[in-house]
Amino acid sequence: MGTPVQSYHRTIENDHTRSLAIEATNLGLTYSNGTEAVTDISLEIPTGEVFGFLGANGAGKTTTIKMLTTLLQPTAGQVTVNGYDIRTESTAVRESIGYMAQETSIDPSLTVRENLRFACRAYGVPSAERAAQIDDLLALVDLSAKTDDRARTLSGGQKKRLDATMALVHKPPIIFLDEPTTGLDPQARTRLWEYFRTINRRGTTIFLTTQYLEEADALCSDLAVIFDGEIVASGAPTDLKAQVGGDVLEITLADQSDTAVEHAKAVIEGSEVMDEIETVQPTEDGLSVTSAHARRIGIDLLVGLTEVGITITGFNIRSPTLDDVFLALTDEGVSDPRDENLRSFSYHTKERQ
Ligand SMILES: Nc1ncnc2c1ncn2[C@@H]1O[C@H](COP(=O)(O)OP(=O)(O)OP(=O)(O)O)[C@@H](O)[C@H]1O
Repeated sequence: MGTPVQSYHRTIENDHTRSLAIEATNLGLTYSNGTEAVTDISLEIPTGEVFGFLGANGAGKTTTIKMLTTLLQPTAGQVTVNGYDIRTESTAVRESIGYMAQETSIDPSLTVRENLRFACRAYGVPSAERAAQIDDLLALVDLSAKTDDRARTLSGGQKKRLDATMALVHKPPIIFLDEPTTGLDPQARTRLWEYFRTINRRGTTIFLTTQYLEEADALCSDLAVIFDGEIVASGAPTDLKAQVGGDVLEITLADQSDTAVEHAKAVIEGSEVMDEIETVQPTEDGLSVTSAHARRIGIDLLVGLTEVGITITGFNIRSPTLDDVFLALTDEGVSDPRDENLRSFSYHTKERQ
């Protein structure tokens, strides 16, 4: 039988003695309608880490997080969270984690403080400690001035911050964040990242799902890329970005015919800076070029193209995205990164049973 957790303080003490916050082995879930949402996922996440679970819509991120938080029973595999088995010690798992779901858990008709009081009651925080804990968390996420405001009057970013604190009232050693910044503007997103960093510095392990490589890069020490229910790559964000080959130059051409795009591609491939370029790929409206020195060589490329009479109508340099990672995982940029022609770096493949 499972080990009962005496109190939320006890849970935290226990965690200090454990080196792995999450350990999943051959985890799988097939929904009752036959959808194989997660297949054979294995993870080892050390205590204190910010771990990123990166994937597109429908990849299986939420299904995985729901298994790790005991909301769904896996159909295959084993998982321990904080050392507790999710099947046989689910109460202990639930008491030792916080979970910020994609859907907000805030009651818009209650004030900010009332929402947090509700969360304290739900998580069994001793009443004598509630007021101090609420004040501390509101200060942490800069919402002290909003304490008595109705939650419905908060901005999108403020609501997300409140939602995150509601998952933290019982001081869990691990917090699960399911796409916490989706729908936020860049400024609100960056601000939320700062709070997550602070929470992590206070000792909380973070398991974060995201569709944004930029977010994983900003926050995570380690990440796994999930595609169609399977982990297809893992490693440090810098390794994944290196796989992409650096930043991405997007060049929009006035003439977007196949011949014109091929001509522009040939000009770039014949240029002096080609040895600093990782890939040159046709896009919908021109070409994309990846290079570790994209910002430096960009102007050279523009000048070179213009000199041979090619008209450029748009030019943009950006950080790589998840799509770029998928593109780089397959030399040809096909949509399924499990296909053949894979590059070797940390690419995981398995035999399907
Ligand atoms: N309750 C369910 N019953 C059947 N299939 C489901 C159920 N929930 C999710 N799925 C399917 O399982 C797969 C994985 O879904 P999941 O929600 O885990 O993906 P996700 O990576 O979290 O996506 P998103 O970024 O859109 O939230 C999808 O094909 C989805 O349609």
